[in-house]
Amino acid sequence: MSCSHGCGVPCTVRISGNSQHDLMCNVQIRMVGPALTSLKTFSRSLPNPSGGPSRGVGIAAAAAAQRSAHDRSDGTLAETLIDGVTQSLALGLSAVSIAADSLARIQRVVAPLPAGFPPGPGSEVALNFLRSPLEFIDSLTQQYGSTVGLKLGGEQVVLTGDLCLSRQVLIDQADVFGKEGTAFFPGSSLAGNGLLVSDGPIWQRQRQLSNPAFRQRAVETYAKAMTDSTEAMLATQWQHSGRRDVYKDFNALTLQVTTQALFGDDLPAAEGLRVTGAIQRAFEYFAGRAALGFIIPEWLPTPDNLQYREAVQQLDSAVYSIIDSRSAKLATAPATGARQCLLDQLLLSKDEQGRGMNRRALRDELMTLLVAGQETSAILLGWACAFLAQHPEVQLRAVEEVQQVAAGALLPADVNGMRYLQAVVLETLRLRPPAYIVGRCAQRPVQLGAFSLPAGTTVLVSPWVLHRDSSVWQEPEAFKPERWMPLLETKSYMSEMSGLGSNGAYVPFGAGPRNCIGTGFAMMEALLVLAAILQRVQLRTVPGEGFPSADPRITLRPAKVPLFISAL
Ligand code: HEM
Repeated sequence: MSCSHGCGVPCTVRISGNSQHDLMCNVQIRMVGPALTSLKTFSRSLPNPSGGPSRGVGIAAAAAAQRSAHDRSDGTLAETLIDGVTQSLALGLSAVSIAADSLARIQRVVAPLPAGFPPGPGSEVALNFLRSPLEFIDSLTQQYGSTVGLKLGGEQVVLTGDLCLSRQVLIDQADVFGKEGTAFFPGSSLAGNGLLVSDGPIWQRQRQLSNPAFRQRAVETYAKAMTDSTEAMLATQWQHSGRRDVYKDFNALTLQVTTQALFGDDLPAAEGLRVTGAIQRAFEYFAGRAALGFIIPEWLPTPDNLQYREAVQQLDSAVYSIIDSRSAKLATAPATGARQCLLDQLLLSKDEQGRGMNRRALRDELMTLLVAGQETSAILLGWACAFLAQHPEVQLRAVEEVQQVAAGALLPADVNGMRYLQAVVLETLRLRPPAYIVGRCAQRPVQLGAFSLPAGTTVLVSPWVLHRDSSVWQEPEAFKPERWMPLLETKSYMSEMSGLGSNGAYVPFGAGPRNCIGTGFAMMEALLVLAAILQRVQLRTVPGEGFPSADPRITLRPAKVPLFISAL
């Protein structure tokens, strides 16, 4: 017997004429409904959170506290006072909003998918998704096509790898498909309200102020951090032949590159160690949360959360002291050209009114750049080396090219002459896009192609699916850097990063206004690091080890990349 209330749950047990289900529905509609509405209204009246495991309601109060301090404060004392008061309020408010969140979630889990939604499995599929995201995405698209309607963790979700619909979401209607309200968002006190999660005018201003730090000229000044750190790795850990998990090494390397590019190389050694130590601890925790799909709110005082909070506090104190000493230094002796680190660029950037970022905004952006730029780059390097080792003929051709272009120390301009290596990187990003899904939320009811989506629908655009579309890619599963060569004969590799690429199905760095601000940085880093490695080292597969398996969480990381390295 099916429900007459439209909640979609089959009724089985009858109690004196009424089914138990009728009873539950009545309780839900008569009592929970109004309570839910008022709690939801209350939650909505709070400033919108910067993200969270569900629609973010669970951490609304904490994030609201954070944001109100962020928006209003200019100085340390004001920030501290506002933080203190708002954080105490936050704990109380969070309990209320998490209750609202749970009720809303239960209601959404039992509700059917809206009419007009794309076809897909009708029941909740969060477990299948968490267990094996790539296989699950593949099986869904095989069964239902490139656009699928889902119920995921109680959220109404559309997954798409359709060329036109992806373009609509990321570019043509970027104003309708915003970040605000997106489900499964890795919001965290670590990255605060930085570029990755903020929206609307705050995002717009921060992006405008951050753009100069990522122009090509600026990126070239960070190249020294990339080549120096790689040299150091080659001269120490990679000095001797042997088997290594190169993915582990690349995580340390990209952390070194990012901190050095952000803060400059005159950071006192002790300060540098303090920062990297705190980042590593915070990142470990962050990865643990990601593995659980961010279901445990960050503000709950679990042992993990308390340790994490301590790591973030240590990181904050180190970063604030770097910000202060760097701005004092800039005031007396302005750094120029190659001496400027990314923090200098951010400190010097001003809006039309001549105002820059306040300390909190600076801190949030620096942390966001660490979060967004470190792991993704390590993932790209890990997969690229795995492909190079698996395809010795590709590696040989890349080595010959690198030796031809630069026999000695590498300069940023050298990468322009390494077209085959560029093709290797583009092909790696196609087959193993570190960001394999990117999320948006419909800010109002909207027509997505033939489908009608209610406001609040989360849309997950999948580079993983787009990059394997057999209508645009020949032999989509094959690693073939050659496929890129005709394009690279006439265009720069960066041209592939505009729009959805030249064939409309290539988005490793996203697309539209919210595309990756660090694209040029990441490409320069990958090319310089790989070129330096290929100048000196041969990469081989380890007998008995297959191609590295993926361990997809928020990003498409390899579980490990064991390779045999030996001097050329
Ligand atoms: C291989 C390396 C990288 C990949 C694959 C990658 C991928 C992406 C993607 C797909 C997005 C868009 C997300 C969305 O649409 O929701 C993004 C955004 C972003 N990335 Fe990257 N990224 C990489 C490296 C970096 C680096 C090195 C930095 C900084 C140093 C960085 C900073 C950011 C920031 C701040 C955003 C948010 C931009 C905004 O919304 O305005 N990324 N990245």
